[in-house]
Amino acid sequence: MLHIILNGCFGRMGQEIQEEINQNKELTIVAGIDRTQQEADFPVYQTLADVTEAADVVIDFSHDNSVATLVDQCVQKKLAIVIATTGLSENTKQQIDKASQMVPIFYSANMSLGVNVLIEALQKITPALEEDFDIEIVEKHHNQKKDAPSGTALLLADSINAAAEEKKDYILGRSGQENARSKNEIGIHAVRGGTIPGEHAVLYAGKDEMIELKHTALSRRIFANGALKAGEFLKDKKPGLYSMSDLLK
Ligand SMILES: NC(=O)C1=CN([C@@H]2O[C@H](COP(=O)(O)OP(=O)(O)OC[C@H]3O[C@@H](n4cnc5c(N)ncnc54)[C@H](OP(=O)(O)O)[C@@H]3O)[C@@H](O)[C@H]2O)C=CC1
Ligand SMILES: O=C(O)C1=N[C@H](C(=O)O)C[C@H](O)C1
Repeated sequence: MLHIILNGCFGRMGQEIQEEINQNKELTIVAGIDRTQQEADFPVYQTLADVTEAADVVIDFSHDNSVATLVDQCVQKKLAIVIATTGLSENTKQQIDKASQMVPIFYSANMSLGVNVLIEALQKITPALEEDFDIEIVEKHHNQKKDAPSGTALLLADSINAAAEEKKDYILGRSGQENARSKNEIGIHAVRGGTIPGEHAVLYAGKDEMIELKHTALSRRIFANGALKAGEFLKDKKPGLYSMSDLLK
């Protein structure tokens, strides 16, 4: 049985995780954390410091504002943590790196299998295309998403860059009348509307030909499943910073 503390328990992903856990007898939420208090099937607290229940892992889908403190408290309580929140500040990222020397931490901007297989495909094709093709990423999400561009778009760009011989700058959106595209950039474009759970398309545009690879999330369940698998993966792991590539090995 995996005992879980859920941070951001009343958010969209918090609710999705609750639904998934309700269908799995091997998983249980021992406590929730959120900044607003509502009724739930488990005790709810405002910070991890207040939680009295024992747990195997904390799962976090919240906001950058809450992550650095949460990670500190995981170190104090010697708790493993799965962090899925995107839009993290440099300060929070440094905090995560430091804390991962003391507790196991799993971080991924996208918990789906599909996006992580897409990353492998991008890393395979980029070396053959980078000389002659321009690379652009277009991501689409629901109208309530706070961070832009998405964490996944940045992860895809980082993965392309890691495979590319010549490192590329990121251009976040484009406007103006003077500057044509330079060869050495990846354009990243964020679209927001309706209830789109998440779509990421990577375009390689060359002379007279284009290749487009696209991942579409049809629901949030894929992210909930991935985060819960990551929680199980962390059980009994040594301190360290783990990612989807470790889980999929
Ligand atoms: N890695 C992945 O696969 C995925 C990552 N995400 C990421 O997860 C995060 C959450 O997404 P989503 O559930 O849609 O967002 P929501 O805004 O619906 O949920 C976030 C929850 O966290 C709460 N929260 C915000 N700030 C704090 C704080 N300082 N302390 C405690 N709780 C806080 C919010 O409260 P309030 O409502 O009061 O603001 C809300 O209940 C985002 O960063 C998103 O990009 C989402 C899907 C997949
Ligand atoms: O906020 C969301 O909804 C999502 N956020 C993640 C991101 O920023 O990449 C992952 C997924 O696309 C859904």
